[in-house]
Amino acid sequence: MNKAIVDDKTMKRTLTRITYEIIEKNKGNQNLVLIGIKTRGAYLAKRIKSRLYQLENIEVPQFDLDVTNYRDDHPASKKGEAPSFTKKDLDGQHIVLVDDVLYTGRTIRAALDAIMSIGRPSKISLAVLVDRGHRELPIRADYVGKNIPTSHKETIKVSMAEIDDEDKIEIITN
Ligand SMILES: O=P(O)(O)OC[C@H]1O[C@H](OP(=O)(O)OP(=O)(O)O)[C@H](O)[C@@H]1O
Ligand SMILES: O=c1cc[nH]c(=O)[nH]1
Repeated sequence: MNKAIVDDKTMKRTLTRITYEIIEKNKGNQNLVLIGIKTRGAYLAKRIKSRLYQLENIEVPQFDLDVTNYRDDHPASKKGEAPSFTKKDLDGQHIVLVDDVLYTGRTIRAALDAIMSIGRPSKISLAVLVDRGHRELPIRADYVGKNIPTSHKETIKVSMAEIDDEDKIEIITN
């Protein structure tokens, strides 16, 4: 059973709020770099980048990250993309990692591994559209769109207009 819990308008408002929180918490916005985790985190990071520009004229670099090769459960047969950023893109920068759903935290651990294996940021923060709980690692988000308590049996499905034709968040009950 699919239950829509966030529609396109609410998702837009939520992203705008996250963007304002990033602006508020980073007065001057010095050295900010957005890194969006593929797949949907990359589109979210692109949207936050354009909102930062629309709202406050702030221009920040933004990269996509495929964490496949850094996962603790990575099958040898599956080849992910190499990161597009280099050491100079990261050193001394404040990285804001962006993802759609935070669940066990293993994707974020893999992203931290990818980043730290390439450079040395001064700080790494985390922005997620949905925190559904059930962490298996000591990881928490600095910017949360929606806290949606779930059971293990449920799945959060985020749809984004860029690849799914519309913006929405659903809970799928298996
Ligand atoms: O906290 P975790 O337990 O790691 O789960 C969260 C991750 O799971 C989903 O990615 P998925 O692996 O389904 O890939 P996708 O984004 O390409 O759909 C989601 O986009 C997060 O990246
Ligand atoms: O419910 C979940 C868990 C992990 N990743 C998702 O996209 N949804």
